[in-house]
Amino acid sequence: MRTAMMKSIRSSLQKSSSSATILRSYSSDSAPERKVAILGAAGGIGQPLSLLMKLNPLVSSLSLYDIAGTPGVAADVSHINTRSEVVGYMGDENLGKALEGADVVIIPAGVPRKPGMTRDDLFNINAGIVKGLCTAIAKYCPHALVNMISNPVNSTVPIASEVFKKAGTYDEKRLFGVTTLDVVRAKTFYAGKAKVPVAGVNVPVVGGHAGVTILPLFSQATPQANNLSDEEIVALTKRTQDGGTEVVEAKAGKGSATLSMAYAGAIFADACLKGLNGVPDVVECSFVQSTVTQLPFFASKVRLGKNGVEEVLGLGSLSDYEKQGLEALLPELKSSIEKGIKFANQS
Ligand SMILES: NC(=O)C1=CN([C@@H]2O[C@H](COP(=O)(O)OP(=O)(O)OC[C@H]3O[C@@H](n4cnc5c(N)ncnc54)[C@H](O)[C@@H]3O)[C@@H](O)[C@H]2O)C=CC1
Ligand SMILES: O=C([O-])CC(=O)C(=O)O
Repeated sequence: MRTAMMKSIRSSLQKSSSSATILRSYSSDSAPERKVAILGAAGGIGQPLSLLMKLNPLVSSLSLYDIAGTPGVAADVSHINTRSEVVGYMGDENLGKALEGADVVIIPAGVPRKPGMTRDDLFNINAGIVKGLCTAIAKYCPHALVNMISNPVNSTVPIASEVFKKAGTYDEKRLFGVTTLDVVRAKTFYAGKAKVPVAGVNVPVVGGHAGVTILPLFSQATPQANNLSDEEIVALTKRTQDGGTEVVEAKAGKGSATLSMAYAGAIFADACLKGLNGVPDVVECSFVQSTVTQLPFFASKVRLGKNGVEEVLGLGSLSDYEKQGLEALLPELKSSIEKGIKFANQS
């Protein structure tokens, strides 16, 4: 009987949705209804991220959008017996439907690096992609929390802010550059060196998301390890800053981090959902509009709440080495932010 009912619902939904692929699963979970849209869902990050968000019980509706390939990804993921309804949307003409009603929009759309490239080398292609997607977000789900993964994050977040300002929808509390992978790496590398169980480790990472702009604060790591020398802290810092390049080189032309990024993206989106649902004391690092430094955007710990950013937390006390790192990163971060703002306003 359930099969017959599912068939009839599926057939009527498919008829009413033209090119959208619609597949549903049902549950009686009582968490609030939350729609999450993933833009770039058929990509290297998008696919495992779609899987992980399908496993998240806080999601009731999962909207998978890409320029190609989403019907297959949506059909595949939708067979998993968890709460959310999965809908795949393909092509520009379906972007509005993919976004309508979204509470959280995650953006891993765009090209990844190849060996020898910097994240900034992706600007020329990804800036336009992000601009187009954010224009649609402003139109179809202006109140959604936006989780920007597409690189260069140090520029794509400022681009998004300018697009939203022009559309009259900008709310600085709702725009996030996803830097969680830097935190994930810092935790892993620190636990390995300090020989402490990784599950209990925390390391704030501040600044931005490219090279020296990534500044892990190992002086604030918990549990505090007294067995690490200054040289080891320098090496850990460098490895965290170069973590993305380590993966790009190991993949040898086949892209950049996808699986660890999907994990990190899922952690950050889950934190956003928990904040929206009123869970107290949800804190993650993110690249947001900020007054922590003189720059308009900066990554630091952020308390998440019902409206997105509830509080941007300060840097706390830094070691001399971290203070130097902070001074050193500001010029590059400033120019990446300005590049994004300029692009959004001239094109
Ligand atoms: N913030 C972070 O920590 C990280 C960011 N990244 C960035 O994430 C981005 C995606 O990386 P991958 O998934 O490995 O790349 P990928 O090439 O495997 O996937 C990108 C997907 O975006 C889609 N796409 C392109 N234009 C689009 C548009 N206008 N609308 C919707 N979808 C569109 C493509 O069809 C493709 O499926 C890259 O810019 C990469 O640098 C990657 C790792 C970590
Ligand atoms: O390195 C890249 O190009 C992708 C990325 O942002 C990361 O892995 O941190």
